[in-house]
Order: sequence, then structure tokens, then C-alpha cells
Amino acid sequence: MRDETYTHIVVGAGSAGCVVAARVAENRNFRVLLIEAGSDCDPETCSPLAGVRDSRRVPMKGQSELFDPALDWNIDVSIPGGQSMQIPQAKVVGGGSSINGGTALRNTVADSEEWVRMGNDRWNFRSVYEVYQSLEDDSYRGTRGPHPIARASRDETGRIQRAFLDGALACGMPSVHDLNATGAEGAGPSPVCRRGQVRISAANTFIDPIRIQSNLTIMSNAQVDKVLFSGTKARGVLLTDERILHVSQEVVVCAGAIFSPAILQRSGVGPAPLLQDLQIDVLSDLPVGCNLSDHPCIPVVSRPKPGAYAQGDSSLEMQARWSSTRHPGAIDLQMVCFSYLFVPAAETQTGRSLAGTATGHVAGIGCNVNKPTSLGNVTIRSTDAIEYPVVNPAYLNTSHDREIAREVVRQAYRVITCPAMQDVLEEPLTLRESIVEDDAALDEWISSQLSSTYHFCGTCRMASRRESGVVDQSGRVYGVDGLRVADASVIPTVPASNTMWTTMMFAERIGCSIRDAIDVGTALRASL
Ligand SMILES: Cc1cc2nc3c(=O)[nH]c(=O)nc-3n(C[C@H](O)[C@H](O)[C@H](O)COP(=O)(O)OP(=O)(O)OC[C@H]3O[C@@H](n4cnc5c(N)ncnc54)[C@H](O)[C@@H]3O)c2cc1C
Repeated sequence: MRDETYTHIVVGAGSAGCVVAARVAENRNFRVLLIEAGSDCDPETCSPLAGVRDSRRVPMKGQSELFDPALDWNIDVSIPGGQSMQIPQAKVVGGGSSINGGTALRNTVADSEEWVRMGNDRWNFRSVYEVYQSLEDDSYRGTRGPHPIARASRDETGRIQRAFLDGALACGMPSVHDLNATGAEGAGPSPVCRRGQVRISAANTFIDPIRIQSNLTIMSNAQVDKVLFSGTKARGVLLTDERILHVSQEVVVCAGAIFSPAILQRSGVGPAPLLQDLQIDVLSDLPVGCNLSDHPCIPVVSRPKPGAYAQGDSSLEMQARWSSTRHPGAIDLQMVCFSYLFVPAAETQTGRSLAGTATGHVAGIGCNVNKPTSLGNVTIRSTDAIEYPVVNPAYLNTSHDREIAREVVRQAYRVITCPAMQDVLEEPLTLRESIVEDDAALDEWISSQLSSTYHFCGTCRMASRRESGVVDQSGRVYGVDGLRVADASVIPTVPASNTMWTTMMFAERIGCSIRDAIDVGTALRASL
């Protein structure tokens, strides 16, 4: 480390933190420190783990044999019936983008309209559309940006993925090759951040090219405990090893939708009753940690027939998105084809994973409720930064969400039992026609299999104070100075799409606003 005073400290080098640090460091008057609790891999000096490199699998427990537990926070979240489930959360430079499925879907028009109604007029669809364009290197959507997005052709995929596509089309869904086209509904290839079969993370695109830049320092294996203040002005961060790092301008928290609110709460920014119970001085009484949202995933899985899955097949390439009968145009339902999940019995301590209660090698369809109305929360248990917060996503807490869940599961059952899929898969493991036909039985089955897509967001909501906001439209935390949040936590309501690409879009805009010292939505400087 060169000096321990920086103009900006970015906490968390995940999908958002890498983008923010890179944008802020474009201003050579700034000295940026990017802090990451997990490990780093500079491609000049180290080789990425095989699992991290290979885009065909998600290198996390239950999804690939190629996983390193050190890259996973592995946290507990509540599920219905008073149970809990362990879920993966990335702990590595690149964050989720280094280990996830890489699906890069833009948010929908309806998402942006909802955000505008919450006081975010600068996040209208036209503005965010331009930001996506500026980020994407995509032969379908434009090649202005730096981040690669590819789609598999039907022939490039394995038998299970092809059977899913054929099944969805046979069930009446339109074929769509570009699911990022505005308003697109139907079945087709997922847009994925990869070059060939190599996963491309936010770190690869935004950090690797500037590692030698003198105004950027990357500190890995360093965990932030809390933000330190002088009065209400952020002046630095405290690490869990008790080091203090000073900042002259801003701390930008990008530790993800579970850990960012925990850091803010420990720092005295959060709901006053919670902080007072833990004897933390309240600097700003805000609903930090409230409004937690995720896409519940209900897996409809079975055993692959012999020869259906080949070792090199990609596990996540095809999907379908469409609107529920209740919300035409909302694109609030999604089915994702899994051709490979592997859950050793010993690893389902809580009896639940992305494969539901199944163990062994399974394949099938993940059914996602993409505009849930249930809202949960993240709350710290103590002032000890090593202790994980309580995470309660309140999955399917509303009758609305349960109704939508039934609709998507019924469609998945039609697809998985159609001739194309029955060529490659056995009968669904636990789901039966008699259950599918009965609302009460189906609700019970869904709650027994429910899992997560790991698309957490909303815990430091960008909105007006009246709409339960924590940050303004440029990511500045209300009631204090020199503190922003710029990750999935700020997304006002969960988008009807996988969250990484929306997160990176938010990070891009907030990062540019810090770089240019202007509010989001003001014309960016042409050059610095
Ligand atoms: C297994 C899995 C698969 C997924 N698949 C997809 C997908 O295919 N498509 C998609 O769109 N989304 C996917 N997601 C979700 C997506 O990865 C997230 O929405 C996205 O990464 C959120 O970005 P973020 O920057 O907010 O958080 P993250 O990317 O999680 O980054 C947060 C970073 O902060 C670090 N950190 C946390 N606390 C501290 C601390 N106290 N001090 C220092 N550093 C800290 C973490 O280690 C992490 O690196 C998936 C997620 C998971 C876990």
C-alpha cells in the first residue's frame, strides 16, 4: 500500500465495486482504494481457478464439483416454515460476476416506471437503456461497450437445453433469439457474459486493464467492519483487523445487498430502534436493511436419462420469460433450464438447495417469480462484524406471489412432461399431476421445494424519503455526508430480470457521477 489516505474508498470489489472503482479512477485527481474481503487474481501473476474460468458451470456448492469454499460466504437465509437454507454469496474480486451464471438481462420498461414512481425520475427507461448500450459488446444489441455478451445457438447446446427449448415452443411459447430486445417474451438463449466458454467478470473487464494505474490500489483479503465518521461526515473505514483507512472525499459501499446494509447498520446508519437495542449511536435513522427482495426459485427437477447430459455441456444456456395472466407486459415469470445440478446428500444440511430437496445429479427447470411483492429484511445480530446478519427474504409471503408461483410452476410442469423433455429426463422427482391441479396441494409442494435465485436487492433503496429511501438518485446516503451505496442494495425494486446486469448499470451511472462530481442524470463530461 502506498499511503493510507485516499480520496475515495470503495468497499467490496463485486459486480458493482469493480465498475465504480474503475470509473472513479478515470479521474486522475482521485486516489481510489478498492477493498475486498475475498481473494484477488491478477491475470499477470496468477491463473484463475478452473471453476471461475469455465462459464459452463456455476462454481458454487451444489452446482459444480469445481468449487472452492473460500470463494463463498455461504450464508443462512430464512425459508417458509421457520426453516433456513444455506445460499452462496461470492467472496472474491469480481464478486457475483466471477462465479455466477453470467446471465445479463436488462431491466424492463415496467421496472423503470416503478422506480420513477418512487422518486427516481433520472432512472427512466430511456436513460438506463443508453447506459446498457454503453456497457455492452453484444452482436445483437450493439458493440459500443467493453463487456462481452454472447448467446448460444441451438446446435451449440447440449441435449437437455435443446429439449427445453423444443418443449417450451411445443407448449406455445414464441421463439426469441434476443431476450434483451425491449418487451421480448418467449423462449431462447440467455445472454451470457462470456467469450467462448470463458466467464468474463466485472473484474476482467473493468479492473484487469487498469491494475497498474497509479491512482488505484486493490486491497484483497481485507474485511471492512464499519464506516468511521467525524460528526456526520464519513472519514474512513475500520477493518476487522482494526486497521483504519482514511478518506478525504467519499466512501462508496458496494458489499452487496446483504453485507452493505450490515456495514451501514454497524456504522450508525439504520433503523433507530435496531441500533439503539445494540447500543450503536444513531447518525441517520433510515430503513437500511428493509425492503429486501429476491426472485424465489422453485425447482422442478428430475433425473437425466442415460446419455442426456455430456460432461462438457453448459448447465445454463436456455430460458423463457413471459408475463403472468395477472400482469400483461410485466415479464414477471421466468423458467431457466438446468442441465446439471449436483447435490451430495451431506451438503444439504438444511435439506434445501437450488435443487429443492433433491440430491445427486438432477436437471430440469428453475421457476422464478420475477416481480414478487413480498419484502424481507437484513438485520445485524450484534456489533461484531464477523457474525453474519439475519437474512429473511420473506419468500412468497403474499397471496399475490403464491398465485404467480403456481402459474410458473404449472407452465414448467407442462414443459418438463412434454415429449421433447421426456426424451432426456425421467418423470419429475416429486411433482405430480394431482398436485399441479390442486391450488392448496401445489402451494404446499412449492413451499417444500422453494429456493433462491440469489438475486438479492433493495436493502439500501434508492427512493425519496417518503418511499422508504436510503439513498438519493446519485447513491448518496440521506442524513450523512461522504457516504454512498452503489450496488444491488440500491435497486429500488427487484427488476424482472437477473440482477447482475441491472446492478452494473446502476454502478456505472453512480461511478460516472462520482468521477465527474455531478449528479446522476446531468450531462457527463466529454473528457477529463
Ligand atoms: C451463485 C450465484 C449465481 C448467480 N447468477 C446470476 C446470473 O446468472 N445473472 C445475474 O444477473 N445475476 C446472478 N446472480 C446475482 C448477481 O451475482 C448479483 O446480483 C450481483 O453480483 C450483485 O452485485 P453486487 O456488487 O451488489 O454484490 P457482489 O457481486 O456480491 O459483490 C459484493 C462484494 O463485496 C465483498 N464484501 C462483502 N462484505 C465485505 C466487507 N465487509 N468488506 C469487504 N468486502 C466485502 C464480497 O466479498 C463481494 O466480492 C447470481 C448470484 C449468485 C450468488
